[in-house]
Amino acid sequence: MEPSYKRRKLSPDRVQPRAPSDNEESTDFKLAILASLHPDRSHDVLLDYLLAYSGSVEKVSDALSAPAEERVTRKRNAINGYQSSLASFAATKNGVPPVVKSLTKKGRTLHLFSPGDVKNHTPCSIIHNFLPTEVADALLHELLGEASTFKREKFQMFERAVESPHTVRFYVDSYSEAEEQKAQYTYNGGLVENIGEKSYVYDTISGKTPAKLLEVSTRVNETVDEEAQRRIKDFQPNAEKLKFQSPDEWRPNASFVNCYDGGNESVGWHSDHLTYLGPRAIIGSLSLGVTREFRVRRIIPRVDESSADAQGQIAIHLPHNSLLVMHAEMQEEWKHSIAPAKAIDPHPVAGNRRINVTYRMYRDYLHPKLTPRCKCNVAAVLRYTQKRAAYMWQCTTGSAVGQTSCGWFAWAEFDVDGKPPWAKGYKGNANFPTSLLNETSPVIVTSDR
Ligand SMILES: O=C(O)CCC(=O)C(=O)O
Ligand SMILES: [Fe+2]
Repeated sequence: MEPSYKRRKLSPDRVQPRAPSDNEESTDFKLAILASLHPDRSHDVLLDYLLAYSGSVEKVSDALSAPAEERVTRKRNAINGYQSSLASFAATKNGVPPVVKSLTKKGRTLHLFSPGDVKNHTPCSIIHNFLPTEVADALLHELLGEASTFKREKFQMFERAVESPHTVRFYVDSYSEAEEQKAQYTYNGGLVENIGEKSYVYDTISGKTPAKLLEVSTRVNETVDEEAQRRIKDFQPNAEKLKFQSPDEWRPNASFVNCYDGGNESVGWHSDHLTYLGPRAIIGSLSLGVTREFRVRRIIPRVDESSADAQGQIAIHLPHNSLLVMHAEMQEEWKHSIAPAKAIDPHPVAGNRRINVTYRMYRDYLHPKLTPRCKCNVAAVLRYTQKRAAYMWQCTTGSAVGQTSCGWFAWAEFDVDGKPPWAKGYKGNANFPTSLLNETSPVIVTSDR
């Protein structure tokens, strides 16, 4: 049975607000757009230009496309990455989580190589030499064979259609699910989401998970489960999972496979979509082929534009056959990217290419046939606003090529385990919507079930 959504007016004379994420996301959004258009420029250079041109993406883009002598040049300290051993900084003592110090400074990149440093200073853990060598090589061969079917994602930026600076394909674990994804997860030939998060055109890129990718998913499953439990035990107060994090076992059933062909190919700053994963999602990310830098940085609610990069970035080096686990803190509180590389070491099998698989768990209760629809009658996307520490459903179509957004949004209700009201086993949320009632939302979505 389809759920129905009651819209409740809280006050007749309240004015319809704008979606609250617009302001706080704006610099990230602009940087993501610029990173896609100018993948050869570092984040810091783009930020510098953005400040110099008072936040105008179009002016920055025009300036960066102009011959060198016409560009605005601004003095800034040299930005060099540096390598450290951080073993002395943080350690878990008697189950008390370590105080993670901010080790990076604005404009600096801290390079991390060791698993201990990664787990102590980022919301990730890394396992080197994850698969037996022959399994990793067989998977790499399989995916290099698939890579010719990968596509660049397309999204709308102002009046222009823009392409992502790497190729991707989306896989699901059964034929029926693949068919359903094509039917349900698309909109007019393509569901395209915000560049600040990521954009996916499901009907051109989804397929059934190939044999090796599926086989490896079982190993990833076990390891991610163990790592997730360890993370809670070692890093969460009282060894309790985060609010809204699912207590269920993590079972991957879908994956994005990315191919970066050469050092110029990259992916801009983003958090992964929560729409089908739910709050506090966990992702297993396997790297094969050329070693590249996975950059992470905290999302800092900004007082002014200049603090966008106040804590600098951390670069985690991802060699062939390494598994990175992005834990439950990651998507809501941090952003990640694959930075363009000035130089790469070719891999004996993959040449200049890096293949990355992000294994994900799509939740049945977040299937688009169950989730709220916006005024365009399209399944809304789930977003998180750090400023309000709240989730919301929002119209997605604004970034799709040739479409404009209806601007609709509604606060999203979840129980402590991240289940929405229509999910089986929903425990209720006594605090909702009181924490948001004094805010500007006039519309609350509830379910009949
Ligand atoms: O290539 C990677 O390691 C990251 C890819 C990524 O961020 C994504 O698929 O969302
Ligand atoms: Fe991502």
